Amino acid sequence: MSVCGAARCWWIQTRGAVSLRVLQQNRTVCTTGAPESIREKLQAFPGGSIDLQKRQESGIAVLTVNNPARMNAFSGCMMLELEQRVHELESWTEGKAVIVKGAAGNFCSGSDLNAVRAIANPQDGMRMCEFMQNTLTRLLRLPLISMALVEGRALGGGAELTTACDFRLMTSNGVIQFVHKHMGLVPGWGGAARLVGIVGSQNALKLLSGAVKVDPDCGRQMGLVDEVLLCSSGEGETLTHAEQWLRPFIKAPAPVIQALKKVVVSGRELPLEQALKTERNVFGTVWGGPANLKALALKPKHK
Ligand SMILES: CC[C@H](C(=O)O)C(=O)SCCNC(=O)CCNC(=O)[C@H](O)C(C)(C)COP(=O)(O)OP(=O)(O)OC[C@H]1O[C@@H](n2cnc3c(N)ncnc32)[C@H](O)[C@@H]1OP(=O)(O)O
Repeated sequence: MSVCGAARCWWIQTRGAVSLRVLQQNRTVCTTGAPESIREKLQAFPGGSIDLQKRQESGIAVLTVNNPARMNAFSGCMMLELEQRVHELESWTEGKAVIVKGAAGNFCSGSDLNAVRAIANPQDGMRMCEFMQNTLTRLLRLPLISMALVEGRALGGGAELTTACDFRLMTSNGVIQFVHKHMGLVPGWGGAARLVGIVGSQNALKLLSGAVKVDPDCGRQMGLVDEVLLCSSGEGETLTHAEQWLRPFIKAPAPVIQALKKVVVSGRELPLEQALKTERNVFGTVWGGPANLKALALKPKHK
């Protein structure tokens, strides 16, 4: 069965400008957008988990794609769990950032091929595709600074998952590969649209049509990888380095960090007039707020 790459999530087909409020509404609709049948079908493919650890003291969450026996491939249940975890993070008011990683030193090898083979008809493939497209769109729209920590391989849908984060950090053994061509497919989880925005259309076409194995050097050169972590030791140290990389960007109260992400999302996704309106609305939520008043009281000097 061919997992469709042609499916288009209903919200892409929304014509015309959308405000952040409408984006939020889309999110609400997205949580109920998937017909129950696809949820039931995905439920039939167990295995693995999507683990979420929310660290209240730092405001950093760690979301782990955990299916090491299958190189962290997404089972159907893991697709459903990912949506649940994203939904949880959408309302984490103390949150500042989320690190997306794989278990056991590997990132993610895409959909579980056993599940993909079993979702026989194109209609269910389209629905699975749309379900994951909506979920990854919501992941990227989270009011949190997001990072894909790529250790080992990120293949197919796993490569698409890396594009649904604001930043990508890679270890020296990391590889991002859009293997879709080899499977007679195109990305369907939104990876192509996001990749064009990250590396430009020409580099995106090279990576997709060449199924290029993007190593750290290639990724840095193309702008797909934001930092290479040279730590060769275990999972724990790599995560610590990733958290250290985030620190300068989250050094502010959570409401301020969340507001900054919201205005960047609207600037990236909305037509100018809508983006300016959203920026004004978000500005209004922090102007005169606790962080603003505290800063004014301190007579700040930005040396
Ligand atoms: C293309 C888009 C589509 C979508 O959008 O949904 C997809 O993502 S389809 C999946 C695309 N991914 C792949 O094609 C990757 C397939 N796997 C591999 O190429 C290799 O397994 C690799 C390179 C990830 C690792 O190779 P290595 O030799 O180091 O290990 P094994 O191949 O022996 O893998 C260990 C174990 O994991 C199972 N495995 C790996 N990937 C998947 C997967 N995507 N689905 C299901 N199972 C997977 C592999 O079968 C081995 O299990 P075993 O029981 O030992 O055979």
